Amino acid sequence: MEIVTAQEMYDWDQLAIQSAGIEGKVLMESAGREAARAVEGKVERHDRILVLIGAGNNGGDGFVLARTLLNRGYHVQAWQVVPDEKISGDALLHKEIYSASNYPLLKLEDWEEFTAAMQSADVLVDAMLGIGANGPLRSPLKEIVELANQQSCCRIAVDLPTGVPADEGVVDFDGFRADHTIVIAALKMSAFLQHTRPYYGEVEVVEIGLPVKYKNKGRRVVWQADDVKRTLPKRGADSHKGSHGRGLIIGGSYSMPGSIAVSAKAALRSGAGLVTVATAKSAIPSVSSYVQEATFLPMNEKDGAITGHAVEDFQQFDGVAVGMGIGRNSEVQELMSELLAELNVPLLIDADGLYQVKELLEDVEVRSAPIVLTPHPGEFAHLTGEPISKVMQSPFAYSKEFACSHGVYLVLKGPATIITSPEGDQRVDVSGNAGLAKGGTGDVLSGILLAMMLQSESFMDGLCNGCFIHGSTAELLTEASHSKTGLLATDVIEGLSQSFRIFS
Ligand SMILES: NC(=O)C1=CN([C@@H]2O[C@H](COP(=O)(O)OP(=O)(O)OC[C@H]3O[C@@H](n4cnc5c(N)ncnc54)[C@H](OP(=O)(O)O)[C@@H]3O)[C@@H](O)[C@H]2O)[C@@H](O)CC1
Ligand SMILES: Nc1ncnc2c1ncn2[C@@H]1O[C@H](COP(=O)(O)OP(=O)(O)O)[C@@H](O)[C@H]1O
Ligand SMILES: [K+]
Repeated sequence: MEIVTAQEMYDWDQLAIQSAGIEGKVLMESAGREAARAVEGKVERHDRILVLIGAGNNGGDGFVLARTLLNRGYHVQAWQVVPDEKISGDALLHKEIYSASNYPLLKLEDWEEFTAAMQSADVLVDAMLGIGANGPLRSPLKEIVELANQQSCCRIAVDLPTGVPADEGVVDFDGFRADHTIVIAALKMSAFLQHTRPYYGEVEVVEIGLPVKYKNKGRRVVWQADDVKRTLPKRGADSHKGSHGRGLIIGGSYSMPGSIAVSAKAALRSGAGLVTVATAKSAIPSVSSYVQEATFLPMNEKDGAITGHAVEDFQQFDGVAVGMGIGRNSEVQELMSELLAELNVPLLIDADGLYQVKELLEDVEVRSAPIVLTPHPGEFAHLTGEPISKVMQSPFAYSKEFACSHGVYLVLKGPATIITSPEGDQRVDVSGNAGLAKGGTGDVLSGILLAMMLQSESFMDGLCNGCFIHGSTAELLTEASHSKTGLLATDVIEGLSQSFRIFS
C-alpha cells in the first residue's frame, strides 16, 4: 500500500483526470460515497451525525458523504462552515446536487447555534480541510477545531484530520483530533510520523477508482501481512543446516551478556542454520546457559569487555551482526574498523556498534558487501549529528538522505519502523505495540534480521519481513496471553515459532 505526499496525491489525481479521462467530479462522488460507507461502519443507526464542510474538495467530499448518509436514512446535519463564495468547481457542483436533493444545508452564521448543534451531536464528521492545508489554521476553522476537540462524541475525519499537514517537516499546527480517519485513495506520509500520527486515530483507506497504472509506484509503501506471506522463505524438505546460513553475532561483555544471548536465540528461532557468538571469554558461561544451540568464539577481554581482534576467524560466516552489548571502548572502535575494511560478508550493526560507526562512515561508504544499520531515533540522531526532534519531524527524508549517501540499508526503529534501501526505496512496518517499548527488544530484532539476511533472496524483503515478524509476535502474545506491561524480550523470542507458523 503506497504512502504519498500531498503533491504525489495531486499528481496521481491529475494523471487520472487527464490521461484516463476520469473527471474530478466523478472521483469526488466516489470519494464521498466510499467515505459514507466507512462512516456507516462506525456509527449506530440512531446517532446524530454532524458533517462539517469546508471550502475545497475535502468539503466537496463532505457534500457527497452527507447526501449519501441522508439517502440511507441516517440523522445528518450538514454544516457549511465557510462563506458561499469560497465554494467553487467540483465542490460547488456537489453542493448544488446536495441542495437539489432537497436536503437542508446549515450555515455557520450564529456561533451559539453552531455550538449547541456540536454539543448535541453523537458523531462529528470533519470534511473541512484535507491535503490542501496551507499554514496554521485560520478563522473560523481554528475555532471550530478547538470546539470539536472539546466534545466527548466520536470524531471522524475525511482524508486528513483538518489542520494536520499531509507531509513531514511541519510541526506548527492545530489539528482535529480524530478517533477515526477515512483516508482517500492513499495513505499520506503524516499517518506515520510521531508528531502527527496521534491526530488520526484508527485509519481506514478507501479506494475511489484512481487507476493503479498512474500511481507513483513502489518507492514508499507499507509492508503488510500479504507481502510477508508472499516473500518469507520456505524451508525446503531436503534442506540442511548449511542451506539456512551460518550467522555470527559479535558483542556482549561480562556485565552485559544478555543482549547477545537474546540476539543469538532470536536468530536461531528465526531459522538461521548455525549461529556462533563471538564474545568476551568470561561472558560465555552465562550466554551458553541460555542458548545451548549456539557455538562460541572466545575473544580476548579487558575488564570483562572484548578487546581481541579475530577478523580472520570471521570470514567463514555468511552474515554478521555486531554491536549489541559490546561497549564503547577504543578497542571496539578498532574492531569495527577492521570489520568494515576486511570482512566481505553482509554486516548488521546495532546498539553500541552504531555509536562506533559514526566515526567510520567513510569506511562504510567504500565497503562493497551490504551493511544494515538498525538505529532507534536516539541512535539515528547521533549518526546524523542532528537533534532527535529534528530527525523525527522528517524521518523519511533523513532516512533516505542517510541511506543513499552512505550506501546502507537503514532500519529506523519505532512504532512505525522505516526501512530504507541504499537506492532510496522505503517501506514502513507498523506491526507491534507498546509491549515492545522495553530493554532487549531491539536485540531480539537484530537476531531476527540476521537470520532473515542469511535466508532471503532480497535483502530489502528480508529486513521488512524481520521487522514485521518481530512486531506481529508482540501483537499475537498481547492478544492471547501476555500484557503489554509484562511482555519481555524473551517472551517475543518464545512467540516467534507461532508467527512463523502463521506467516510462512
Ligand atoms: N485524489 C484526490 O486527490 C482526490 C481528492 N479529493 C479530496 O480533495 C481534497 C483536496 O482538495 P483541495 O486541494 O481543494 O484542498 P482542501 O484540503 O479541500 O483545502 C483547500 C481549502 O482549504 C482552505 N485552506 C487551506 N489552508 C487553510 C488553513 N490553514 N486554514 C483555513 N483554511 C485553509 C483553502 O482556502 P484558501 O487558502 O484558498 O483561502 C481552500 O479553500 C483531498 O484531501 C480529498 O479529500 C477527492 O474529492 C477526490 C479525489
Ligand atoms: N510503541 C511501540 N510500538 C511498536 N513497536 C515498538 C514500540 N516501542 C518499541 N518498539 C520496537 O521495539 C524495538 C526497540 O528497539 P530498541 O530501542 O533498540 O531497544 P533496545 O535498545 O532495548 O534493544 C524496535 O524494534 C521498535 O520498533
Ligand atoms: K478533513
